[in-house]
Amino acid sequence: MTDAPFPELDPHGWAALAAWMREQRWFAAKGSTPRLRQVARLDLTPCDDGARPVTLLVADDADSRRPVYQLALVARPAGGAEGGDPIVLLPGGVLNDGARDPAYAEAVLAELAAAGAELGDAPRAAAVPFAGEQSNTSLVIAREGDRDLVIKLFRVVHHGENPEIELQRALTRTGSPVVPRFIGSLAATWSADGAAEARGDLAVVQEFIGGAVDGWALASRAAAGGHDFRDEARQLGAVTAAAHLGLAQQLGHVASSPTDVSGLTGVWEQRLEAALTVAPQLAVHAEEIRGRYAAAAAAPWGELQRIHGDLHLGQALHAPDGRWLLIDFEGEPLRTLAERTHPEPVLRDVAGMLRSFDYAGSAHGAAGTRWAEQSAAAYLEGYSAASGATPGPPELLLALQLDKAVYEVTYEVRNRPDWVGIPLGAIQRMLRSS
Ligand SMILES: Nc1ncnc2c1ncn2[C@@H]1O[C@H](COP(=O)(O)OP(=O)(O)O)[C@@H](O)[C@H]1O
Ligand SMILES: O=P(O)(O)O[C@H]1O[C@H](CO)[C@@H](O[C@H]2O[C@H](CO)[C@@H](O)[C@H](O)[C@H]2O)[C@H](O)[C@H]1O
Repeated sequence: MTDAPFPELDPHGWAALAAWMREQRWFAAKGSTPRLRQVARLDLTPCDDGARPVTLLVADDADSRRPVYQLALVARPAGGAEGGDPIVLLPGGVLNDGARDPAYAEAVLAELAAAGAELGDAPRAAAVPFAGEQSNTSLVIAREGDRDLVIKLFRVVHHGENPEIELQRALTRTGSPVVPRFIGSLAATWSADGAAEARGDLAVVQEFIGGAVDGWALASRAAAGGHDFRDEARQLGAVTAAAHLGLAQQLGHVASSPTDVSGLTGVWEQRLEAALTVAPQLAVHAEEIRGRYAAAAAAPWGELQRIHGDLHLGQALHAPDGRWLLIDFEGEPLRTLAERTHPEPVLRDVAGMLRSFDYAGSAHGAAGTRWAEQSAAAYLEGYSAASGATPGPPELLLALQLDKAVYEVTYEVRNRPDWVGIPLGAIQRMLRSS
């Protein structure tokens, strides 16, 4: 098989691929078997040892949402030991999972280098899958004498530029170390439904912050032990403000117009309607929530700009040297791409982080509530000190916290029903105290 092109799969091969996919953490239609249709194939640079890395883009016709998945694969001649258990046995060879066969990561880096990405020439170790919890697939590559790298493969691909790439690249350009350094990205075109051609991002390569702890783990430990988190929260506020400043400089800002305000408050209303259908217990608060939204709509919003869009403690990395870095600028997974790329008040990110302190304190009774309030106050202090201003009108901050909690109600009902009491309890408290 050494010189043969990547083989077309027969029906048995496709069935084996479908059976493997349904067991993967990133497969969206849990419990069902995908009906796969190939919509694109990218042959990456073959390796000297005969390995042929290939990316298949496949639509799942069994899923009414018609997702297009990225499959990272490596075809190898039989007999090699690399790549773990094969997914498919081919005539004279095997088809490996590219997340476990280091040839795949090397091929992605070769594509980026050919497109001009600055990778340097430091010797690289074989890629290993990221060990933590995630919804995509990341491959970590240690380097000698240079920063380590991580390749994140987006498993469900979408038409249009991924906001995560656009914003991380913009912030890297500012030179301010508020995000891991962006190095390059890989895109492809496909045609999932006959005529319309789609183009979207497949992977991003960035600096890997070895030994970092995510903010959720750090804050949860502090809340559980009753440890003061105000210094960390203040610094995180300052980093959030620096990220907002960088995004405004790079991607612009506009004065909010009445049309922007009615458009964005309209999105809050829709989210409330959607949450009411999955969480009827929210109905007793609906009128009061709408009242707070109306008060916010009447307040002066100031400028709008691109923001993180789903900022919470789990999106902040605490590096071993004590720095905070923000990650995962993809926006809320339950929002459309158009909503995620629309300019917004920076207060929406601030509100997201305040909600996150509430989550972290929520398991620890009155002491946890106090811990969350003190951390939130310190975060706001850090933000204001770094941005040189108090961030926006209180009516808007309250409405954005309510909107985030309403979103969380829907998110929790769908993903973690046991946790739905956290945002519901917060909504009650916010309404009571305002
Ligand atoms: N550049 C990085 N350096 C170190 N760790 C990272 C980096 N990017 C992400 N991580 C870690 O990987 C986890 C998953 O990353 P994330 O981008 O949220 O993936 P996904 O979108 O697939 O869930 C994060 O929670 C964080 O702990
Ligand atoms: O990290 P994602 O982009 O997948 O964000 C989604 O999942 C988050 C949960 O991991 C969810 O965040 C909510 O739970 C967090 C604790 O696990 C808490 O810190 C956040 O404040 C809370 O919103 C996020 O909303 C969702 O979009």
